[in-house]
Amino acid sequence: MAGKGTPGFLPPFKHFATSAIHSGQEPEQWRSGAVVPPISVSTTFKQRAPGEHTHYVYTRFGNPSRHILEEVVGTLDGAQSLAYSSGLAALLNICHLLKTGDTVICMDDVYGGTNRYFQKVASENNLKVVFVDCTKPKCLEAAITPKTKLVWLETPTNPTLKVIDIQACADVVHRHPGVLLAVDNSLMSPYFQRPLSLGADICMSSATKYMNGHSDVLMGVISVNDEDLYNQLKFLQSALGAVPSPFDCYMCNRGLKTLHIRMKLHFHNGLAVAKFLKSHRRVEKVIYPGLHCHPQYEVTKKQNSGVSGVMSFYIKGNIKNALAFLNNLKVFALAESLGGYESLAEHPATMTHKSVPEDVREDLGITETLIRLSVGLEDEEDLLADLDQALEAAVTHPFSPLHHRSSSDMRRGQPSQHINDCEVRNWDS
Ligand SMILES: Cc1ncc(COP(=O)(O)O)c(C=O)c1O
Ligand SMILES: N[C@@H](CC[Se]C[C@H](N)C(=O)O)C(=O)O
Repeated sequence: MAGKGTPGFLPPFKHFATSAIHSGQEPEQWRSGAVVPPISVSTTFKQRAPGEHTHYVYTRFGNPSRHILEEVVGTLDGAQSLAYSSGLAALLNICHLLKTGDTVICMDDVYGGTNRYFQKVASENNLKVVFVDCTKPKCLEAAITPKTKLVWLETPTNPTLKVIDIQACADVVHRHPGVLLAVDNSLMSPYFQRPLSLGADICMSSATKYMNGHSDVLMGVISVNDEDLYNQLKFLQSALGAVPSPFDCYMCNRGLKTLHIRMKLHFHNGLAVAKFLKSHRRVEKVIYPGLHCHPQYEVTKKQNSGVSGVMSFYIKGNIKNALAFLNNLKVFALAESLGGYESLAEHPATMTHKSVPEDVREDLGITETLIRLSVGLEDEEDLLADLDQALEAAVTHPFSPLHHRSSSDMRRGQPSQHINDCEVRNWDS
């Protein structure tokens, strides 16, 4: 297996797409010369003599398929990377860097499972966790005490899409030696946001989302650019054991090959949907960092090279209208998760963020009329038409369980269409 410094190892590439496709996967490193990296399923590796091994010992410690994925992610994040069996497993590993009595400062709006882990697990295990609105670096500064050891940001936040100025927070945090700044990059992917280059110490992503991008792998990745921190996390990775399977590593690596193309189209479709919703008479308010009216639009433009397809909006009316909208969608599927090629819609208050205490949800704006979309890669026109008809139906037929029709029922009722629209929007002129 080639590694950094090994003769024949590919040079660093100048551009993201080339790195995503080639880094760490020179075909010459496998005897077969296979262009697609082989999946290595062995859990154990033959040793030359007791304790004298070639490169790998046991798959929990390291595996060729995981190694390739970690190399690619490291190149994309500008760092060294480690892969885990889920995003939450990655968070757990980071928290194992801390000791009893340490304090974590967590952004106030975060994914419901992150909130649940900090409130219900970490707090029960002698870590103190305080939630702070880190869009205001002054509030972060004021919250730091000698016991603070980790600041956890998520930007944009899930589900209210607040954008945090990572550089400004890094400046605050690094005035306090011994405090680590971690950023959850799941909603952006390394294509649009590289937290380590903005001063973060740790970049964590739920690769389940955009990085894999096909809603068929659960995985987390961590990237760091400090050797000591990398070694501590590498030790914890095998000591705690929450590692991904070789097959999932292969799948995620495959997904990364098209990340740059997917992200561009998520941005294109996301912006089109956000603008459409903003001018729709049934919509109260849209939250999308790519819109001028977003409160942190300037920060977004400064630190991100684009925006993903995740947005939230408040539907006019009440919970009945929100649920009716969701039940009338035909192209968008009613499902948790985000970042896949397919468009999804969900109701954070009763789905992804149900575990956040109700009063906290209200304070954060996760109300009964808030709907989150993950805009996928379908045709823009079909997406807008679907949203339009569901918004209209939500008013004329507010939700009642008796009238509920699933989106598959609705799809069955559609006349079939023959589509041949291989249209390229930006022809070279
Ligand atoms: C922003 C964010 N971070 C972390 C996670 C956790 O990732 P996973 O589901 O891969 O454990 C999720 C979703 O689950 C998420 O949306
Ligand atoms: N981060 C995803 C994951 C879905 Se939430 C899954 C489950 N209900 C839980 O509470 O952990 C998202 O859609 O935001």
